[in-house]
Amino acid sequence: MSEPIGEQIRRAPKVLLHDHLDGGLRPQTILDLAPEGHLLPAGDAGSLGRWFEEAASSGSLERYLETFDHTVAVMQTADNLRRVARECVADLAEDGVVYAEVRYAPEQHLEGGLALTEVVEAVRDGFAEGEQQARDDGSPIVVRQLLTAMRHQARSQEIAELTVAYRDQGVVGFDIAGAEAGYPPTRHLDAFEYLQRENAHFTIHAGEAFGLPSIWQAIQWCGADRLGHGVRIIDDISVGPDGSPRLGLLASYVRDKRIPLEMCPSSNVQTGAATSIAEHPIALLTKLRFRVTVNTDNRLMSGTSMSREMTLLADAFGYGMADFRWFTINAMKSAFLPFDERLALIDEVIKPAYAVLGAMS
Ligand SMILES: O=c1[nH]cnc2c1ncn2[C@H]1C[C@H](O)[C@@H](CO)O1
Ligand SMILES: [Zn+2]
Repeated sequence: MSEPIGEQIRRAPKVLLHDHLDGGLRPQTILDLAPEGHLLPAGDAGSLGRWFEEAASSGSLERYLETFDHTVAVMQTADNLRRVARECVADLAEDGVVYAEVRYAPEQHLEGGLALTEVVEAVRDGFAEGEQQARDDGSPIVVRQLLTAMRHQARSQEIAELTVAYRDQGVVGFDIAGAEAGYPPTRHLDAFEYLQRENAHFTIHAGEAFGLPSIWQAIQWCGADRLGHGVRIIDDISVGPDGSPRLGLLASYVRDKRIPLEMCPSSNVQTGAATSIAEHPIALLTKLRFRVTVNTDNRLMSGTSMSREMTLLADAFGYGMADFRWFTINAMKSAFLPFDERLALIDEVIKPAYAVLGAMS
C-alpha cells in the first residue's frame, strides 16, 4: 500500500517565503515569557493555542491582527527574541522546511529599550543557533530575515535602510504589513524607491483585505518583486460560459512577468479573503500557471504548518507530489537568496528528494 499523501508531504523538502516570526510562537513559550502584569487569555498551552486560532478566525483582518498583542508582548528583550527565533527554526526544520524567509517588524520590538539594530541582531543570532542545531540533528535548513514596516506607521524608510545595512547578515528583503484598507502601498513609496536604488528586494502584502487597486499599486507604482497573498488578483479573471478564462490587463501582467504569489490558504479563510479552502483562488491560479507558492503566514494563529497547508490542498484539490514539487520549485525560484544558492538548493536538495518520492515533474 502506498504511503498516505500527508506523510509523503511531511517527508518532502519544503520552501516557505511568507511566515511571520511573531505569528509562529509556541504557546508554551508565550506562557514562559509573558512579562509580569501581562494578562494572557488562557493559562495552559493547549487552551492558549486554541484561543489564538479561534480569536483569529473572525473573518476580519483587523481583528486577526489584534491577537498579535500577546506575541509581540513577549518579544521585547534580546534573550526572548533569540529564543523565539531559535524555536522558529527548530519547528520549521522539524516540518521538513529546507529554506525559509521569516518576517517581523523590528519597530514593534522596542518597548524594552532595544535599538532597531539590536532587534535584528538578536533574531540573526537565534536563527544561526537554530540552523546549527538543525544541522547537528541531520535536518539542515537555511533561514533568512525579511524586515517588515507596519503600513499604518511612518517608519518604512528607516526599516528599508535597516534592510540594506544588514543585507550581509542574513536580511534578504523588506515587506509592509498590517491593516490594508486605508493604508495603500504608495504611502511608503519613498522607501520602495530607495530600495530599488539600492538593488534590494521587497514583497508587499497586497490583495488580501483590499482588492485590485492595492495589487496594482504594489506592482506598478512600488515595483514589488512578489505579492504577499495577492488572492484578489482573481477579481481580474473571469471564466466564460464555455469555461475558458479571460485575464484582465493586471492579471495578465502578473502572470506574464512571473510575479510570485505568496498564498496562505488557512490564513485567508480566517480573515475572510477566501470563503473556504475548497473555494480558494489558488486552484484556478495554479491551473492557469501563475507563479503560485504555498505558505503558512502565521502558524500559531492558524494552528498550521507547511505540511498541513499542503495536505489541506491535497484533500481539497487532489494534488499529488508532482504538484507539491512544482509549488516548491516555484518558491525556491522566487526566493530573495542569491541565484547560485537558489539553484544549489533546487538541484542538490529539492529535485533529488522529490525524485525519491516518485515525483519527477
Ligand atoms: O496576513 C497578514 N496581513 C497583514 N498583516 C499581517 C498578516 N500577518 C501578520 N501581519 C502583521 C502582524 C504582525 O505583527 C506584523 C509583523 O510580522 O505583520
Ligand atoms: Zn502575512
